[in-house]
Amino acid sequence: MADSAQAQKLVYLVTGGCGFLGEHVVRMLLQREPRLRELRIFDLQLGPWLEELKTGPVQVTAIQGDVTQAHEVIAAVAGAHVVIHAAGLVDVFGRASPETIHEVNVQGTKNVIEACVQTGTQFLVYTSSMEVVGPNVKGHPFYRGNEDTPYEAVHRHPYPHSKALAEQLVLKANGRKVRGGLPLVTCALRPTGIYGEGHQIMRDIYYQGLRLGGRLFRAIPASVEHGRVYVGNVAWMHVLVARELEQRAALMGGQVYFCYDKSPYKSYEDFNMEFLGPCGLRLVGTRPLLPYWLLMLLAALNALLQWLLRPLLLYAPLLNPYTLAVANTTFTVSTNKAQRHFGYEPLFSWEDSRTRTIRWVQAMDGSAQ
Ligand SMILES: NC(=O)c1ccc[n+]([C@@H]2O[C@H](COP(=O)([O-])OP(=O)(O)OC[C@H]3O[C@@H](n4cnc5c(N)ncnc54)[C@H](O)[C@@H]3O)[C@@H](O)[C@H]2O)c1
Ligand SMILES: C[C@@H](CO)CCC[C@@H](C)[C@H]1CC[C@H]2[C@@H]3[C@H](O)C=C4C[C@@H](O)CC[C@]4(C)[C@H]3CC[C@]12C
Repeated sequence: MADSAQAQKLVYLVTGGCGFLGEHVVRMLLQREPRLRELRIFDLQLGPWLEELKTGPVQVTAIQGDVTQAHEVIAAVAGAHVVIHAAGLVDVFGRASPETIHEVNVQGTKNVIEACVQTGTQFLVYTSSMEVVGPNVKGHPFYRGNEDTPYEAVHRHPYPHSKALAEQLVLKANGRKVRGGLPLVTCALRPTGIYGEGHQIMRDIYYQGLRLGGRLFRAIPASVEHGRVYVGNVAWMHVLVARELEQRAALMGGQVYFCYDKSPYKSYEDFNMEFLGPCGLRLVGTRPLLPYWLLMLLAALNALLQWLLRPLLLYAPLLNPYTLAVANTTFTVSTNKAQRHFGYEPLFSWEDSRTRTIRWVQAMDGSAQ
């Protein structure tokens, strides 16, 4: 696929191409995949920024569509060489119903797989999540583990449950014959908590800090490590995997890869301060200001309020029993599988990732809180 006869011949489809990660994948493909002829961007909601991409040498096709609608997915996939399936309903705050999360993340992924099989698309990259592994409901730490580290993955929350089911479907589909008789080659990328330009939760926490007079209050012990990875490096991994999947099908087909880079191991809150600190926020306390049992009580109260208020309004604060458990359980990865299998090295150093993220936070309108 890499020889010059193939120059500018390839058609890629990115589902969820207008989301936080999807936009970075789209821009990275346009910058770093010279063999691209057409880039299709499929999303429920199309971003206005797509317009500026349409003037370049690659044909950019924006498709407004829903992954739960099989016929829309088939139409978008037909004729594509590679599908990067990043669309998903990312909800750990109780905004969407468990049924909707399942429909988008599981049925949507089934539709993408079946569309590849029916139309003859041979290469499928799935954006999975660290959450398919853990943290589990028992709060077991996963300390700098890799893809082979034994861990009891038990999910009760609809989001990780749906991501785990979808990942299994994708991996099981590896080797299925697609239209024309060739085998489908699939693999799954598992980012830890992604950060960088466009990260909505970082934006929310920044505005929360501004509302609190430039302060955030430590809730989680500094010793709890939470895995984070820069969005540009996650996008780069997607581009590389997509590129290498044909040449290294036997090695990479049916495999999972954690997404990693040189971001430091820190607690969720301390890590955020790497960016929010230079933007004027301060994290108050060297230890959690509230005892853990009280935080759990508050989280449970939030869950109760969400349930009580549901007929009237959507109450979905950051703190709930699930987010507290995730933030309070060590989950970090240390692996070089992506480097060994397809030569991945992070494109952005930690210093670059940090600077880019700080610039993005600084550019936010402080009055928009
Ligand atoms: N943000 C993280 O920290 C993180 C970490 C690990 C994995 N992931 C995974 O990465 C992927 C992208 O996440 P993100 O953080 O960019 O989220 P996001 O919400 O910003 O992007 C998801 C995109 O999918 C689209 N989408 C949702 N439902 C759709 C549907 N029915 N049909 C078509 N498009 C639909 C949305 O409109 C959105 O543009 C997801 O699959 C998520 O599970 C995210
Ligand atoms: C207890 C609060 C005090 O400051 C902090 C709450 C923070 C939580 C809202 C976030 C802590 C960890 C985050 C998750 C993690 O980074 C990985 C994820 C995987 C991905 O697939 C989806 C997003 C997320 C679940 C992410 C969501 C927000 C946190 C729970």
